[in-house]
Amino acid sequence: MSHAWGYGPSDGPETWAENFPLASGPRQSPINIVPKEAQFDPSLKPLKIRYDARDAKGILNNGHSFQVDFVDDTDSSTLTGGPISGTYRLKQFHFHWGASDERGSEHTINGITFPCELHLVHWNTKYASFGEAADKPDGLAVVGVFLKIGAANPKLQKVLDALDAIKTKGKQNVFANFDPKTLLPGSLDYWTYDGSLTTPPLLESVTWIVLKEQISVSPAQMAKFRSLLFTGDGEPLCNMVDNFRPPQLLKGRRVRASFK
Ligand SMILES: OSc1ccc(O)cc1O
Ligand SMILES: [Zn+2]
Repeated sequence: MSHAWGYGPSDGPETWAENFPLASGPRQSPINIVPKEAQFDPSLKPLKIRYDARDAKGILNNGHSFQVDFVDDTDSSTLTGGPISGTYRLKQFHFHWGASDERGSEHTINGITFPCELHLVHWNTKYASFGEAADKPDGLAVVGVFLKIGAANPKLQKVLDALDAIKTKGKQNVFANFDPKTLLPGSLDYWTYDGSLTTPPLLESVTWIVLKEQISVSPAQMAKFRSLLFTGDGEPLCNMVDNFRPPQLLKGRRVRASFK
C-alpha cells in the first residue's frame, strides 16, 4: 500500500516517520553542510558529467515537485568520477523550493538556506535499472545545485516555460532536446556524503554530491516555480511551495570536500 505524504501540517516531513521508518535512519538527507568541518580529500576525483540532450524525454508534475525524465537505456548521459565508482546514468532532475526567497533548499550551508535546490538523479549501472538500484547503499548518486536570487537564468527558462502545461498533479508533457549540463555552474567543486532520498520512502541509497558554486534564478523565475499546484484538476487549489525536507542529524557521518 503506498502511503500518502506531502509537505503540509498533517502529512509533512515531521509525520513521515509514521509510515516511513527510514525517516529516523542513520544516513538521512538533507544535512547542514559546515564547510570548516568538511575534510578535504585529495583522493576525490573530478566529476565527469556527460549528458546528451537527445535523452530528454518528458516533464511531469508528480504532486510533490516536477521532474524532467531521461531515456536511460544506454550510457549516453552519465556521471562518473567524483566520489563514485563505476558509471551512473541520469534518470531525472527535479527541484525543491520555498514560498518565499528565504527558504526552499534542502541542504544548507552553515545554516544558510537558498530559495531553490536542483537535484540531478543518477543510478548505478552495476544494477539492472533505477528500480533495482534505488534501495542499494551505492545505488544512486544525486548532484545538488543551489539556486540564489540574481539575474534571470536563461538556461533555466526552457524548463520554466514548460510548466504552464503541467500545472496540476499528474500532468505530463513531452520535453525534448535539453542538456541539463547547461544548468550547472562553472565550477564542479563539491562536498560529498552518504545519504538518502529526501522524499519518502527515504531510501538510504544516495551518494550526495553538492556543488559549492550556485547558479542564479530571478524573482520572476521563482514565481514560475510557485505557479505550480500540488493538487490535481478539480481539487481545491494548493500552490506547490515549501516542498523541501529540513536538514537531518549527521549521526557521525563525515562530509568530504573535493577542494581546499
Ligand atoms: O529529493 S532527492 C531524490 C532523489 C532520487 C529520487 O528518485 C527522488 C528524490 O526525491
Ligand atoms: Zn530532490
